[in-house]
Amino acid sequence: MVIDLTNDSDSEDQIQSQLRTEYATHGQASPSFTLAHRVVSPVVPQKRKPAVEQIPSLSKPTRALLNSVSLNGHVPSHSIPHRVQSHTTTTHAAHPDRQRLPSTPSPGLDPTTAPLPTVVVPSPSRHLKREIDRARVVQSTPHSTPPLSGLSDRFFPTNDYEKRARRGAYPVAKTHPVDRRSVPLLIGRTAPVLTAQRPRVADQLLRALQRKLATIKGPPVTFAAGNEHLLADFAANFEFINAYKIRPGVEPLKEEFIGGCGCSGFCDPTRCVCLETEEENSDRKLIAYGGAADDPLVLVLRPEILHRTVMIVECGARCNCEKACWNRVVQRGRTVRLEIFHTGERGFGLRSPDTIRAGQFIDCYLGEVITEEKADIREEIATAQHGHSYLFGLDFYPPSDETEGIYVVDGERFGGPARFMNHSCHPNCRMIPVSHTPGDERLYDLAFFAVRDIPPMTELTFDYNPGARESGRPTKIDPSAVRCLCGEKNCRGQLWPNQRKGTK
Ligand SMILES: C[S@@+](CC[C@H](N)C(=O)[O-])C[C@H]1O[C@@H](n2cnc3c(N)ncnc32)[C@H](O)[C@@H]1O
Repeated sequence: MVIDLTNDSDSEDQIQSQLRTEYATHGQASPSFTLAHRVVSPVVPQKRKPAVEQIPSLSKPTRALLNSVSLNGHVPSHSIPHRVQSHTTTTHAAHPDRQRLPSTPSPGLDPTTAPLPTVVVPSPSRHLKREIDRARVVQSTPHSTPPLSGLSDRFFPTNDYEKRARRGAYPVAKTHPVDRRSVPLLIGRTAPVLTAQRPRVADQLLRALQRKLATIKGPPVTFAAGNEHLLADFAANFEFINAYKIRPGVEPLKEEFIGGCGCSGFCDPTRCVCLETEEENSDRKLIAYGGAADDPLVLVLRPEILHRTVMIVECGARCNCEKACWNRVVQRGRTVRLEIFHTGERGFGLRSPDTIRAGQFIDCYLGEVITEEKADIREEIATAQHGHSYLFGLDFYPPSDETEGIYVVDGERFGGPARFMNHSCHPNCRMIPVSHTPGDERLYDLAFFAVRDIPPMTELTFDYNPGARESGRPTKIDPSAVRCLCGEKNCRGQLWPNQRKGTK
């Protein structure tokens, strides 16, 4: 008898009716058959089960299939795991009669002697085939193979290559055993790494300052030897500049409004329109510079100008005269060397290793140019923080518009060496306003000139409040003002009443 489960021959009804006919022939009530495997399971010998259960990894459907295929051994060998097959063979050996049975016997009346129905099992689905194959792989794995851990060299041979590559890339140094008893213990000596040439902080700051000093244009500006330890605060918070830093709110006059002379070559003092007149209703031009007595090539401020409150107007970018014109002195820059040194109670000061002639230009006061409004805020902060003031008002001309205010130069964070000049009630320098942008009354240079010959290494000073001296009246001491420590006989006792230097 053939039970075809493959669906590719007779239908279920046909098979069932065929079976019924055959059972009827043998005079036995026909059992009811369906195509499901479990229908034939009642006749599956129980002893065959364990053979299937030896493969724990198999899923239910696979086991069901194996159960069914072990019924009579008529399952294609390729679809059965080896172990199952061999077991099946053993089973057949236990029932030699069955081996002799034709492949399609009819069921007998006696279940022990009657031939069992042959079941044609349908081809397993792709999923089942995969599971069977997997079971075969597990079975065929030799027993010596370590349990699968997910890191098998068999499936990931790169592991070995990687190990070898790593060994090549990072070769392990050959170790030489050290007899530690033979290593002398040197107490008191530091390891070389700790004594390596690492510059001290003070030296590093000095170098930082020297780098900054080197950025200043003109003859060298140095820092006095021996004062290095005082540099820490200073070098960290200050930058040297070579021109004003114009800040928001400050507007230099537009170029088209700036005047200039039409002189060719060197300016003619009688004609040059840049020169101011000596007095208001006079035609006499104010000639600011002349040759020094000992060297006519060195241009110095003429003595009559030195003690007057005037604005010097130099020829500028819009002038036709040559760059070497005698009326261009301040704009050509500093010609003397300078040195910053520590004065003691008055902080840092400025001096020159050169002899400076009376009337000789020294340097300009530089800094950030800010509005008066901002200067007021900065002044309050500076007074609260350290009491030093680096504000210098550009107030030579009163503002044309009251709301406009003046511009102020702040030399605290950015400045030139002149920012270190201290106050003296008997100064050797004077600040004179100098413009080379005729027409711009709000923005000009704050230029320092020597008022007498100054020997080398003498501190350079100027009067922070020249108006007080010129008025001739004794100064009313303001208890909140900074005390003057200039030590001169005519000392007024205070620097200025309102903390801010002015142009006049
Ligand atoms: C423009 S700074 C001069 C440089 C300053 N000594 C420094 O170390 O940066 C002005 C400040 O120097 C100090 N100073 C200048 N001349 C002084 C004097 N004659 N007496 C006392 N302090 C003075 C004041 O603190 C003043 O606010």
